[in-house]
Amino acid sequence: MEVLSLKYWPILVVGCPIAYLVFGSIYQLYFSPLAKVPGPWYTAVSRYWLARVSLQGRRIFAVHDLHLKYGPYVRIAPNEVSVSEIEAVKQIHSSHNNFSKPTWYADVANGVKSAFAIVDPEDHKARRKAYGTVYSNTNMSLLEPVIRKHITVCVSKIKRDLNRGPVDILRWFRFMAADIVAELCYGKDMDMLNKEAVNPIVEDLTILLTIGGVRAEIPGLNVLESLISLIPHPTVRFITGCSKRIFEYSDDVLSEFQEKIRHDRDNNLAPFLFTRLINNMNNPTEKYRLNFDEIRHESTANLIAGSDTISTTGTYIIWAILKHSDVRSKLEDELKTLGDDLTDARLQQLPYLKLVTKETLRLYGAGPGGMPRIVPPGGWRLGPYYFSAGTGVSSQGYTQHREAAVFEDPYAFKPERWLNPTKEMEAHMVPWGGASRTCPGQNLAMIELRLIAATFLKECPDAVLAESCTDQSMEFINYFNIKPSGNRANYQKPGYWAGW
Ligand code: HEM
Repeated sequence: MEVLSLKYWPILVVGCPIAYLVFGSIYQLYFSPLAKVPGPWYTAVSRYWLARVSLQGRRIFAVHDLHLKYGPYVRIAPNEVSVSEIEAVKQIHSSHNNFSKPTWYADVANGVKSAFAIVDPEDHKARRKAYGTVYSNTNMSLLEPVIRKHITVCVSKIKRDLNRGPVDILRWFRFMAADIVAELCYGKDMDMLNKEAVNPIVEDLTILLTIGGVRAEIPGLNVLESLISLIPHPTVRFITGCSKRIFEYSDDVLSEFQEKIRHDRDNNLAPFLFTRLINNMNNPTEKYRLNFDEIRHESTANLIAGSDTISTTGTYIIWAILKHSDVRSKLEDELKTLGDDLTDARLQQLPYLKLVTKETLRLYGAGPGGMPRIVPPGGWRLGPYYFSAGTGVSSQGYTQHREAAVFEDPYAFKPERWLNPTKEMEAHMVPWGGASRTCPGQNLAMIELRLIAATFLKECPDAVLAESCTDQSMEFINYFNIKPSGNRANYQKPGYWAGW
């Protein structure tokens, strides 16, 4: 018996996917557990919209617009809801509630297996316990000389170049931030400020993260990647070899540093972020010790997490100060009270600098993105909705920091708003992420931001925005972190004329 005559095959081949799409869409729109959550129809039926805006670098803005239209709960994909109601956001990120990160983070991290990419909440807690006091303020103040050394060199080079014409401070801050965090993690900087050029390993990290970012949005891309990697072309080999080069590099520098620590009986070495972790590696009494491989992954992750974040927010703090002449002159007056003593301990005491940094983090913190999480087993009620286990829930700092009911004139840069902040304002500030996975590098970041602002204003008192540094070029785009869409931030001396 001919069960299916050949003439029916084309109907089946075309009809089955169409039926799947039609019935799948009807299910998502009317019967799915998320059907009651508001949002446009196209986000309910497919993940395409979210992937598209993410790959275009517009995710935070597109999701923000949906919140403005639909309210604090918006369905942004068939199985993902963006939440902006503060009580719900707190529950999602509480250390007690075990919302896990999705594997999306591991895809983004693209093989760098650090605290950032660990999905399971218990495994993550153990990893963060191993960090111990590594990032404490006390430890950070020991690292200040290393941080200050690079910031001083960076600003002196900017000052030198300002005599020649417009200077792109984003480029210089990228060199500086990578040099600082590399020296703190590996005991050896990236030699970028000295060579005034990007280190090939930093280029490799950019490639690695770009591939990871695309892979995280396009399921199944890894199959295509495996096929492409078989093509014997030098460019393909170069691109597919980047993670090997990164890991070989971290292996070498960390082994070198481990040796130096072993022979440093008189404690002559500059302090290092992970000295404690290296010393604990073979300590049987240390419950949460990490092995060499784990430290290697953490160092690489910190190099990534502590580079572009600082260069971006550092660039924006200078931009915001120079754009607002009243802010600039108040800050300059305040800094004058310190004379030449720009140590971080003194800078921490400056009230106006504190307001400026906080307002910069509200508008230009480098990580205002979605921070997706997964509802734990048993499901969870958030506001008016019950979400079953496995549902994706995300919350973006970009929206919380611009909540019009909380922040008056939310898009304006007004440091004075932090003079008497309300409880709601404080509760909405999440520049370092949510409680359970909060940024461990925040103390380090704060020292860097304070020193960048103070050193720049002191050394480059006549710097102004160049004509090419416009509101439009400084609008940011968002690929996990943010950066200026013009990919530069030019400054110059007043009256500089580029000629005809
Ligand atoms: C202005 C600078 C910085 C900002 C605005 C920032 C912001 C953030 C945010 C929002 C998160 C949470 C991401 C999420 O849950 O999806 C995060 C996590 C993280 N940050 Fe930062 N960060 C900055 C600088 C740094 C620095 C300097 C380091 C280290 C040297 C660092 C290391 C990390 C790590 C390792 C994580 C992952 C934490 C975990 O999941 O346990 N960050 N950061």
